Amino acid sequence: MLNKNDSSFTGNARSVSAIDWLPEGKLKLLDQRKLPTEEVYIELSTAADAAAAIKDMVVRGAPAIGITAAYGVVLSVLKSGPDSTDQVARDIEVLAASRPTAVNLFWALDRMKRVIQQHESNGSPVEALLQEALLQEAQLIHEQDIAANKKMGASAVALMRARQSTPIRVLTHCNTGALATGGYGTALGVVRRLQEENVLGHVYADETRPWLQGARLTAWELVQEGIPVTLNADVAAGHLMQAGKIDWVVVGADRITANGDTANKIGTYSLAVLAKHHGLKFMVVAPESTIDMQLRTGQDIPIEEREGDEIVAVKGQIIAPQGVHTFNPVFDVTPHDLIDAIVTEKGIIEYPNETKMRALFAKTCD
Ligand SMILES: CSC[C@@H](O)[C@@H](O)C(=O)COP(=O)(O)O
Repeated sequence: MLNKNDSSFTGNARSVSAIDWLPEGKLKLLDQRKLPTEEVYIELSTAADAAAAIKDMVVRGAPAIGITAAYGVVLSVLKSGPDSTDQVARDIEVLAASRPTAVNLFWALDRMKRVIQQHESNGSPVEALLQEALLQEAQLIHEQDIAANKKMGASAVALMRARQSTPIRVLTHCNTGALATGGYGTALGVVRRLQEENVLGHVYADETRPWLQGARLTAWELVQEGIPVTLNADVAAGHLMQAGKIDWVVVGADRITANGDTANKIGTYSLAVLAKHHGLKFMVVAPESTIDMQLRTGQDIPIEEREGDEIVAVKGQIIAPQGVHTFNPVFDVTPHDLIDAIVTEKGIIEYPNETKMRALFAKTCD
């Protein structure tokens, strides 16, 4: 366990780094379960540790899960040593089973598997070369995610400015910032960019029951960065819209299917319906690693259900009677016709549908 003095915070803005590869061959993660009250870092040495960290939500957010899994494969090869193909394959399966909804996990593991296959088909016997190639790939996945976020932030803000006068007021949901990605953020990257361009009217953050990603993480990131943020209970979103305080709802995504349907944190669908009712714009911001052209519609997306204790207790405090039944789906699907724009680093799709998705993302779904 480390403390914040030897952490990766840099400068006054304390640009947060939730995932770091250490030169001694370990993975350092900021334990997001402890925020905002404690800044605790953990160091991982095995792929099983990385899988557990994803499952237990030490690290969460679709791109961050993918990046962690990629480093998990590096840990597997470092730990297993030469002639370890079977063990690495088993570790990759364990990593793939850690969480079901964010497709970035499977996308990142596929990239890592391709490096292994390439190494094998070259007939290269030198294990060190594989380790090096895998580490390079994981670091590339990490760097590309940050670059994608910055590009999406710029093009999303350009779209917003083309559609309305400034300042621009945003409601966001869950945590989509540096903690959920390689750095900078998807939807929260747009908020950062609005602030950089000095056109951010205000940002409201849904608390995001039951895990409270909005209250604990989004509010924390924005406070760290000095961006004024107002936290609201999820159930206040409709009232905020009705009161004319929101221009755009901006969210991230865990999986976007070939027709533009979008799985994101539970509550996102309700926001999209509310936004439509109030004539507000609804934007999804996600890198290409979140696009799943293999699935035709959102009905095909596996929706994770987590334990009911996330609902019946808040920070260990029981808030419901013993014996109550619970239902805890942690994602929902927003149909594409409720979405005004999907912003990716490859381009923007306004009023998404399957034809437009296929035109931008050439892969087909079978
Ligand atoms: C850039 S993050 C986009 C999504 O991953 C985010 O909105 C979200 O739903 C995260 O869910 P979580 O359960 O915290 O992993």
